Amino acid sequence: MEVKARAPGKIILAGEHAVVHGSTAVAAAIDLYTYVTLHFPLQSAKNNDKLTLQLKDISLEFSWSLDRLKEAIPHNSTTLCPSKPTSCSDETLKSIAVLVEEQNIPEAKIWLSSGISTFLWLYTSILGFNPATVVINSELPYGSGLGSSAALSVALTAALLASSSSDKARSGGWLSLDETNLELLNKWAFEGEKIIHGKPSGIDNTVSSYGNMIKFCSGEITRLQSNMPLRMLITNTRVGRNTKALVSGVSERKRRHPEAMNSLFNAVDSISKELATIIQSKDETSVTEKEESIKELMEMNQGLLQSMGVSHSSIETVIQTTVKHKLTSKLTGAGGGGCVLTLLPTGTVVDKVVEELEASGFQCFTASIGGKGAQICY
Ligand SMILES: Nc1ncnc2c1ncn2[C@@H]1O[C@H](COP(=O)(O)OP(=O)(O)OP(=O)(O)O)[C@@H](O)[C@H]1O
Ligand SMILES: C[C@@](O)(CCO)CC(=O)[O-]
Ligand SMILES: [Mg+2]
Repeated sequence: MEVKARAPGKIILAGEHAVVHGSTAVAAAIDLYTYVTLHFPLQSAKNNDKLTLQLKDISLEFSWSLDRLKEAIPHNSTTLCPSKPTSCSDETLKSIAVLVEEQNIPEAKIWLSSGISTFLWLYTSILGFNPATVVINSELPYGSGLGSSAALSVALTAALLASSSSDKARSGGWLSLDETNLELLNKWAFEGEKIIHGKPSGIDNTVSSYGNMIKFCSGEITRLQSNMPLRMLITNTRVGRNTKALVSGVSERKRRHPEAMNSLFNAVDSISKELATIIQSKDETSVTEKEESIKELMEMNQGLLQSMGVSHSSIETVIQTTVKHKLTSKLTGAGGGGCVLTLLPTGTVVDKVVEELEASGFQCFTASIGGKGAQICY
């Protein structure tokens, strides 16, 4: 039997980091996906005593005997409960870390460890100790601000829940999930994100699960209906960074300067709310005026992110390059490198700015904004 799922990456239009501290943020799905396929062996097959993970796009494979998994991961064979998301305890996470270490991941790819821990936790919590080969393929750059970690958790959970469900109408095409299943998927995926991010707000797994565009504040989700064209250039600085470290850096700064940081978070909250209002507005304001307001809000948000300590010289270079072309940019996701968004007002020709950015070693692309969320295929 085979089950497939896919989940999109995302951009954060406003509010990253502040959203971890209770501010509003606005995010949208993009049309770059992480795909997960589960293959279950026949009882008679020779590999029916193993769990194998293949990361296709980076040509790596990891494998564990089911006996080794059962021995290492604390479990109670009678209480597997896919419909009740639970958190991974510190004790279980330590045991899983040992299982990951035993795989001798190449030093240059050691950043995969947290993703593989998430994989083991979600798999064994939802499907128990059953044999399978899990194939993962991602179109998203890893650790670049486009939500690769959330897309992994969401796509994997969607495939696992789909395979544990009794209701498998074979269709051959991509199917979206109903509200109840989306909510369950999102809760499990959040538990997966916690292993990778430490203290996630939940916005990344939520937008990857639900798709489209959302306003998010302390777990409250408002789906947004955009009433204007919104085009963004995405520039990958190719500077690697890690969301967990950046999020904890902001918390440290908040601990040192609580009042100042809370003022920054309040300002971000206002920016995100105003942005959401503009995007949804059906009033007479022209698209050009709306684009001007969005530009200003992005500029202010970037300034506040810089004050939180999450910008980077590569991000500043992208901003200065795009300013020369009268375009406005801000970092997206956790910052510290990674990807930068540049608003492309109606009629913008991007060739010259892309040429200049790519000449500096950056990678540019446009992605369609606000597409589908998680989907499954039998
Ligand atoms: N397809 C995948 N397979 C295995 N691990 C993955 C995969 N995608 C992401 N990861 C894990 O997620 C980590 C990157 O997550 P991180 O949150 O730092 O960046 P991001 O999600 O791409 O950006 P942001 O959180 O800013 O949107 C990787 O180091 C890896 O451990
Ligand atoms: C930096 C952050 O705000 C967004 C990462 O895409 C972290 C989070 O919200 O979990
Ligand atoms: Mg992430």
